[in-house]
Amino acid sequence: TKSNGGRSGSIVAPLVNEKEEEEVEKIDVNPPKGTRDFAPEDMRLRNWLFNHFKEVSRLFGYEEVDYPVLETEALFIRKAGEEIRDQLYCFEDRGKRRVALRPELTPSLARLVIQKGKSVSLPLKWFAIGQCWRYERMTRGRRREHYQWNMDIIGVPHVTAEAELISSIVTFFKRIGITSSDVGFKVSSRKVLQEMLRKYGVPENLFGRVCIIIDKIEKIPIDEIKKELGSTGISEDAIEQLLQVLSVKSLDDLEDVLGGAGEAIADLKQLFSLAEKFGYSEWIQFDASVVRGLSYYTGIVFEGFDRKGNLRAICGGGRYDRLLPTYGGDDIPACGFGFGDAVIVELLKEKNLLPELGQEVENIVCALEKDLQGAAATVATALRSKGQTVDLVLESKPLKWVFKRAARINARRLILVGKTEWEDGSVSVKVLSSGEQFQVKLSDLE
Ligand SMILES: CC(=O)Nc1cnc2ccccc2c1
Repeated sequence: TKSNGGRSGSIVAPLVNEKEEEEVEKIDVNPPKGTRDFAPEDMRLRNWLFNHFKEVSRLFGYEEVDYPVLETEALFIRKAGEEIRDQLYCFEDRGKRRVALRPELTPSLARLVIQKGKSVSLPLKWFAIGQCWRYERMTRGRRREHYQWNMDIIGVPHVTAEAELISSIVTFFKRIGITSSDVGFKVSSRKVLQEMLRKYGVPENLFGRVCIIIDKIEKIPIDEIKKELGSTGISEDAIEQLLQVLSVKSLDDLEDVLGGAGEAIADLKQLFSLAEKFGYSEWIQFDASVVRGLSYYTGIVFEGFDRKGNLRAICGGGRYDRLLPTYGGDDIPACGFGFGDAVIVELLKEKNLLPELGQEVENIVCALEKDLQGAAATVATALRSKGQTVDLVLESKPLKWVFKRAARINARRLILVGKTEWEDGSVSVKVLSSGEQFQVKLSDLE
């Protein structure tokens, strides 16, 4: 049996016997393409980031939820031409069911809210941090998984909900040292497009598709955009007007184009006024070209961007009032955002704001002789029962080795268990920063 040296396919464990033993080829120790391991140092940074996500969510009174990373494929099948659909990590399982690794969390949220039905009282304020997946040709060498922080408000139709969501992201940025000179939020409303499409008699069912095409406005040539819009049946003139309205620079200019009666203007004005009250006005700006790439948004949409313009969107979100009904659920309004774990780390690197996170163990406990190993275990257990973190040296090692390890794990104290001291129930303590050394009764050690 040849275990294949390649990355794909299963590593077949060869039959082990004398002769073949030495023929075992080394397995590929890298994780699958587009995925990452989190070794301790990486895991410390991830936990630091996620703890801020969780702290902010708690501060805003949100409850944590989670869903399976595996969902039925149908949950994500939307016919609006989204990139997330083209890259769905889907397959047929052994029960011949079409399933998919979730590319986002919002459809799962909608599913759970519908499942809970009348047993939950609105509004719901939920948050989740979950791994999301995409399968794209590795030609682009991009990652196939990332972790997303989501916060969602279900059951509130007013823009006060969107205003609070943006406030929670601003709170997060402030906690990690990002200011409004580093990042901002581009804010718009899809009702602008909706009102324009209605003005030109474009059928409502094209709304999602038109938004997805327009979301590509900075990614593909404008002629391509016009061609794709044309293929939906929208007239040349309507397309010109649409693109025109997406380039207005202010709410006042927008009002001139749309008139003051529409909901888009009213929502945006109210949002900017609420921003004042939440104290984050300098973080947000109206930008009519923001549509976001998910077809289910129906109202306010926003995205966090780095003002230097080097990075992709940091986060994004908006109102999705029609999502639950598309799954057969009640007509419940909702809004939320997704915040990925990749771009933010690039931004922190750029701003030199990455925290230095070393391992932190208070004590390293070591027996000075083999037959004191048990005593060392007793000392470690006594300290741990008092909430002290302890690295117990588990085999007899030269003191030089112990000091080296103490330094590597940033231990504050070295606790040595020696024969004479132990006979009267004492241990010797060495404070590694000062070098101070003293004997102490185990019962007095804290
Ligand atoms: C910068 C980055 O890692 N983006 C990323 C990585 N993996 C994903 C997986 C699913 C959906 C979106 C994804 C986005």
